[in-house]
Amino acid sequence: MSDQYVLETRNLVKEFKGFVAVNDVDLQIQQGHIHALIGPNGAGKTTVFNLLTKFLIPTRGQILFNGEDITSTKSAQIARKGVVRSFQISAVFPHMTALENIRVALQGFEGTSYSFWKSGASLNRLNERSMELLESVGLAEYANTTTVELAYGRKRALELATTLAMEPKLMLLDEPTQGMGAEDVDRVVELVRKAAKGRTVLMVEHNLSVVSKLCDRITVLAQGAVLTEGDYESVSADPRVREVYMGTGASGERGAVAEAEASQ
Ligand SMILES: Nc1ncnc2c1ncn2[C@@H]1O[C@H](COP(=O)(O)OP(=O)(O)OP(=O)(O)O)[C@@H](O)[C@H]1O
Repeated sequence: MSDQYVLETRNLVKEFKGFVAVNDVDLQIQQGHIHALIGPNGAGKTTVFNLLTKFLIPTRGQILFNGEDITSTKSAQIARKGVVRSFQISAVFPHMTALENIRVALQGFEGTSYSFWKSGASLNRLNERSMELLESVGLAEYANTTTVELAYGRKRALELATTLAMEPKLMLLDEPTQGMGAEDVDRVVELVRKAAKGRTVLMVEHNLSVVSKLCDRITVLAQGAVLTEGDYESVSADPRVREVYMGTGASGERGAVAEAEASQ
């Protein structure tokens, strides 16, 4: 039955010196969905992400990608299989141009030797593909701009393009709109929507308005465990979800459900 899911976790547990940060989490991410992982501060979202991308080793449980057990597969290998993480862990070099950054990402992905890339034809192919990727995130006119000079939202768009260079099947987005003003948030929502076509996306996102606009399905974590799961409508109407958000006392999240609703 697991074949219908791109990603699945079974009884996933992570303990830190006896503290249970992730408690028996069963996730099921359906092919083609944009799936959000939400929950108040300390709920275990980042830890789950780190388990999925092999930054952390689970204490117990299983992770399956397209039905294959990848619990013990290393980070670089799962990237090759198409599980790629973007955002937060910045993959861009500040003193390279946008185009150079994409080229480096493509070269890393192709893993081809320097001598191959030296040949004129392959360099042209690399440049063409780099420009396509820049265009896909609306950065074509910034190809020769040094990354450090790009506005914050554009840097994030560039990060997304370096992720797309790896041809992900499942994209893991860690707070794609973190630290952004409203205008950049809208731009990133559109970028993610576009980038998600033909792929599956799992995202951690604090901005529930973004979640409501983008996501097909939402898993709510609280105290390391799955509290509930469903579409935005059902999850936001669940009194237990309101309770955990209201109860956090975190200024960024207090009343977040209500705020997201107000912005609809
Ligand atoms: N390396 C670690 N050692 C010990 N405890 C940890 C470690 N990493 C996370 N924790 C604890 O695990 C719990 C879950 O943390 P996690 O960062 O996964 O939550 P989160 O939902 O991502 O929160 P936030 O929204 O604040 O980023 C927290 O109580 C945190 O203190």
